Amino acid sequence: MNNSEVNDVFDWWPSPAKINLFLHVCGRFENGYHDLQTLFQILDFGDEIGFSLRKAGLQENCVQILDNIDGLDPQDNLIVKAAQALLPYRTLKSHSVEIKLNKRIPMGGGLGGGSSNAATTLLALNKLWQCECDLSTLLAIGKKLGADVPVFIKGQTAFASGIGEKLQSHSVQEQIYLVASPNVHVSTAAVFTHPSLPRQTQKIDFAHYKFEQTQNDCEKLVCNMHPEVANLLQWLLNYAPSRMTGTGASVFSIFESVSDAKKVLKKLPAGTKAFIAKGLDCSPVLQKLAL
Ligand SMILES: C[C@@](CO)(OP(=O)(O)O)[C@H](O)COP(=O)(O)OP(=O)(O)OC[C@H]1O[C@@H](n2ccc(N)nc2=O)[C@H](O)[C@@H]1O
Ligand SMILES: Nc1ncnc2c1ncn2[C@@H]1O[C@H](COP(=O)(O)OP(=O)(O)O)[C@@H](O)[C@H]1O
Repeated sequence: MNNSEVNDVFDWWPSPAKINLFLHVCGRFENGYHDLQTLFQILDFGDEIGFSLRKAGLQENCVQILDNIDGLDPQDNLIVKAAQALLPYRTLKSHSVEIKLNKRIPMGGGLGGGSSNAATTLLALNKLWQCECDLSTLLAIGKKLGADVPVFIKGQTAFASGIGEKLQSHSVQEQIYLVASPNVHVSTAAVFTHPSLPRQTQKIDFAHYKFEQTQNDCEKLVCNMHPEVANLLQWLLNYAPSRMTGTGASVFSIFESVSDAKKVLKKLPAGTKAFIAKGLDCSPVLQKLAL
């Protein structure tokens, strides 16, 4: 291999986590997907994804992930799926890509890690491969990869409706979140197909949103299915307003300061995975794109 044709430097991009400050299930569409209302809060905590373009040494049109996730076929990794979806749009036709992943977001925890990884991949490779896809094209590609991908592509804390793709940016008062993940995996599909899921919450007017007047409609069902989630949530409620995010299993508590959050973090039952994060109005990916 000719060394001059290889760029060994990885360009590292952030891939933030999110929480759902509330999640209302307001109905069901004919395709089985649910009509939701939610507030996606982007966090300053997340994964990092490194991209290295290759002119030689890899098969043309090749997308290779070097740090795959244990137990996940690389072809099922949303990073690989997102990169492959962008291949036809490259203007740098001969370039393949190697990808590294520094995974920090707990998986399957309602923190949007997979969707965020897909969105970061689309935004980063759109730039690195000089695809020149506009925002609406990226949103259309993203929506096919997952209902949560569009919010990470737009990169703004936002109210969402429909399946989660109709977005309305919203600035949330700066808050600190303690996010804790019980050691259970909740399947999003299992929650949404469960007969006991409430599906008739009245739609709210986003202009009049108040945290205390909302809820997560999946919380009770998931707590019944997984006592670990119920116990952790009950424990956190002793210290601060707390709620489950997405379809679980992670839960969050809201604090005014990092020091208040740290006091509770230290007391968490032994072995509980947790992190502290600040809410952001704007994704760090947009800041990187602006550079
Ligand atoms: C409901 C949320 C709230 O953030 O849950 P979390 O995944 O974050 O826990 C998300 O919108 C999930 O988004 P995402 O995980 O990308 O969903 P997808 O892969 O598109 O769909 C997973 C499964 O959830 C169901 N689903 C998803 C979104 C929706 N509005 N209605 C649904 O019924 C579908 O049955 C689908 O088979
Ligand atoms: N890059 C990725 N990061 C995390 N999960 C991924 C990724 N690619 C595919 N997945 C799959 O998506 C599932 C949901 O992951 P994740 O997005 O972290 O959770 P959630 O949808 O609950 O927020 C995982 O269990 C995994 O099988």
